Amino acid sequence: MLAAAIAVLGLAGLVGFSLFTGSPLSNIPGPAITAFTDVWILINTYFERRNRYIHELHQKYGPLVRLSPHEVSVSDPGSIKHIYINNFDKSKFYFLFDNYGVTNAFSAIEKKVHAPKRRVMHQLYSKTAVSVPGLEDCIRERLDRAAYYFEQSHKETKAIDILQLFRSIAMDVVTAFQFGADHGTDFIRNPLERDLILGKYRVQTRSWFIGPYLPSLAKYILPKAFVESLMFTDQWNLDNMHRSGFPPDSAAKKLIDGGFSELEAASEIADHVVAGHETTAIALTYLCWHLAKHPEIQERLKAEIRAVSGPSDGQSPSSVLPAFKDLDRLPYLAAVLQETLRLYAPIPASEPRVVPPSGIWYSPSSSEYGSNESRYFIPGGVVISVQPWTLHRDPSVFPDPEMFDPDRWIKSDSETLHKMNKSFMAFGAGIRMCVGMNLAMEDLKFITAFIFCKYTVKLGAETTDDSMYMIDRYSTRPKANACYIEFEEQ
Ligand code: HEM
Repeated sequence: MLAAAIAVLGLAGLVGFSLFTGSPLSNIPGPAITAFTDVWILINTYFERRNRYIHELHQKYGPLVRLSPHEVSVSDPGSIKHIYINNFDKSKFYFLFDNYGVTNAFSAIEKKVHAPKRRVMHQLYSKTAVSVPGLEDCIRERLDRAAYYFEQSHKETKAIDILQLFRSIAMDVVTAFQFGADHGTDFIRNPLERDLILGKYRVQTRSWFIGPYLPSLAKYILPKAFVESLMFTDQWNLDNMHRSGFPPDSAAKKLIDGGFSELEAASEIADHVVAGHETTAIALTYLCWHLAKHPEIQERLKAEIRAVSGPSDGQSPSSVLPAFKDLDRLPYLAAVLQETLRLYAPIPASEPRVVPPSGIWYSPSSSEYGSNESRYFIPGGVVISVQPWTLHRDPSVFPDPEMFDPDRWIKSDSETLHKMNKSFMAFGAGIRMCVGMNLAMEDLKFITAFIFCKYTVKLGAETTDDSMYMIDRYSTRPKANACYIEFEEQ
């Protein structure tokens, strides 16, 4: 109650301040109230409507909309180049992702802080670095452990919670990458430890985003359980890193060798452990759920994967799968994943950046920046963003955008394909785009192939369109925080 009262006062203070100072963005399209106050966008964020609210604004006002006196959203692919390829600094929103009070590559605001971190990380996660037999073996080994759950589901004709299972597999892979193959978690085989740690990661609050906006009030507003869970997972990561002893195959050792201090390495790793398990699990969950509802897509995927699979060696269930380089060539598998990441982007929300001090001119009609015809001036310091949620639903780029259609990535002509790729932002864009993308894609392809080379997936009775409603946050998940799927050997 007290927290709510303080929040309201804080918000009211912001309204007053904005009314007093007026808005430099008053000529930009958007609801009148947003010219004066941040409150409306903060309320929509608090009530978990931000992505859908911004989407509605774009449908109503066009590709440029004002979200507050200090923030705009743009929704045309040209803006990706201008904002993200040109690498505008990040906004203070990313302070939320500091760990141990220490900046990491994800949370770094300024280019000059980010660049040296990214250089080291690029070497860790490049396609060549993740295409090593060691990582492939590591993923196969985790799949062999997970095989038990799929088999049980089949034998008992019982639906299981795949969200928690995929989180376990992805966590066991990403922690092996961070701490060394012999020092990662074993959540797949230890459900008690899994539920304890993943439970801490899942403690949620609607006011999670408030820190950078109301720093002095955050400690009164954020629930104790939320703050404690952050401290718990931070400590858990630090302990894992120290316990591992920095073996040569660990990211931790490579970061230290790359000039990171121990706390900088820990801040980085804590971020990658979250980024690396939740996003991957969310994508896989929506993929299986969607395919359970669409057997025709499932049949095509099964046929493609089974055509390149071989007999099992009798020891390891994953031995049926070909080498990753062969999975990586399968067009329908790639298209199903691309379509999953388009429609169910695990990070569907705005990726906020800051307009450089000189400001920019923008013309929504031509989607051009800096031309003489430009109609709107956006001053330096204004927060500007594109959200994949909207970009991925643009009917002029993705006809019938709500339809899950893998063929759009296979059958479109080269010009259309080029347009679609330019509008695809599931991993972000520019130099700040997801550094873990190659690892994520290897995980996604292996796990998907492993499932569909042996099983048909069916919807569990507990799982409905409502339970799978995508929570509207920076990163999403199903409303029920679970997804029940039955695996039938077929
Ligand atoms: C399906 C899986 C994944 C998705 C959809 C995803 C998505 C994204 C997106 C959208 C961004 C940019 C966010 C922004 O600018 O606001 C990002 C950045 C990042 N991601 Fe991922 N990610 C995935 C997996 C991973 C994995 C497996 C790792 C590491 C193990 C990882 C580590 C990072 C890091 C470190 C950044 C910041 C990069 C930088 O600023 O240089 N992600 N990711």
